[in-house]
This record gives sequence, C-alpha cells and structure tokens, in this order.
Amino acid sequence: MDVFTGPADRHKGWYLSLMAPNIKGPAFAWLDPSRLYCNSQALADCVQDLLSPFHDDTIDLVAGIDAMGFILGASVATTLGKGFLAVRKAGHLCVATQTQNYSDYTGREKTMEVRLDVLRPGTRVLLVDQWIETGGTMKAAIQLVESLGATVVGVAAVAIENTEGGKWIKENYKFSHCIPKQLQSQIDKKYLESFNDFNN
Ligand SMILES: O=P(O)(O)OC[C@H]1O[C@H](OP(=O)(O)OP(=O)(O)O)[C@H](O)[C@@H]1O
Ligand SMILES: Nc1ncnc2[nH]cnc12
Repeated sequence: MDVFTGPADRHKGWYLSLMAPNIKGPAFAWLDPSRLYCNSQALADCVQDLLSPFHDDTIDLVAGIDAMGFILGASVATTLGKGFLAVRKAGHLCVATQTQNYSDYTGREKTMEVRLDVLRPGTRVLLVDQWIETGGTMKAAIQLVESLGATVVGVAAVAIENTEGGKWIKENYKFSHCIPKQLQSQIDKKYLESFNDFNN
C-alpha cells in the first residue's frame, strides 16, 4: 500500500500493513512501525484504537517514552486534550530527575529518567510507547511513575508481544494495543504476512 493512501474499508488495524520490515539485521528492531505515522488517517485511527478502552477513565497526563513514544504519546495527548510528559533516556534533562535502570530487547543495560516537578501523588497517567517487546522499557517507566506516587491508569502501545514481560503488563495493568487477534501470532513470531507484499 502506498504510504499516503488508505483503504475505503478501514477495518481494525488496517494501518499495520504500512509498517516496514527490518532489512538491516539483528542489531535493529524487527520492523519499523514509525512509517504508519506518515499517513494522517493511519495515525488518527491508531490513536483512536489506543484510546478506545480508556474513554471512561480519568487521565490527567499522557507520558510517552523516548524516542518513538514521544510521537504517539503526543498525538494521544493532543487527541485527549491533555498534556504530555517526556520519559527520557538518561542524559538529556537539565533538571532534577528520578532515574530507573532497565534492559530491553537489545539486551543492553540502559537508564531512563523523568523530571521531579510534574508527577505527584494522585496524578493519573496514561503511559504510551511505540512497541512492547520484552516489556523492560515499559516496566521501568511504570516504576518511575509509581515511585513518584502517581497512578498508572493504563499502558498503550501499537503492539504488546506475548513475552513474559508483555504478559506481565497485560496481567497487571489496563492496556490497549492495535493488533487484531488474528495478527497477534504473527507479531509473536516477529514476521507479518504483509511483509510479503511490502513495497515502498
Ligand atoms: O519491550 P522492550 O524490549 O523494552 O522494547 C521496547 C522499546 O524498544 C523500542 O525503542 P528503542 O529503544 O528501540 O528506541 P526508539 O524509540 O528510539 O526507536 C520501543 O519503541 C520501546 O521503547
Ligand atoms: N519498534 C519496534 N518494532 C519491533 N520490535 C520492537 N522491539 C522493540 N521495539 C520494537
């Protein structure tokens, strides 16, 4: 599908076929979801899908995880009419921060941080990231938000893989993702049938 067009019938997750397969090998994530953000209808539908379970929830703030979670999180925040908090990879914030170590799908040890002057007990936060693979990144963000006394209302990502960490998140937090049931096994096998027809 051309990156700028969309189908007449916009069934749930139609935009997932816009995601590009990895052609650069194991040092990279297995696909690139960010291509779907180039299509305005795809981005709008993705945001609506992520928000759909949360319509009756009070959300004070959307927090997005560095880096691609900023794009999706800010889109979610704007759609909701709420503010956006950046959860950053360590080393960029020039203000007082809380830090959290974690490891992710690369197996590397990393640190993320959040400023201290926004979250407080009672703040109800929707956490957004592009993707959840091992769940290490999202779990660290949850720990940061909760360590400051704020409440995680839920977790939203384009996909949540059925890894141990992904399942832990689904079992312990309200969540949303964009993967129709029949595609989840392809996500878990890290290969989408849409890759067969993918051309840019
Ligand atoms: O569930 P995990 O195994 O922890 O992996 C998920 C994280 O990895 C990806 O980001 P990445 O660190 O590749 O950075 P990016 O957002 O800059 O692409 C993704 O967007 C999540 O943030
Ligand atoms: N953006 C992404 N796409 C696919 N798998 C991932 N694992 C972590 N981030 C990912």
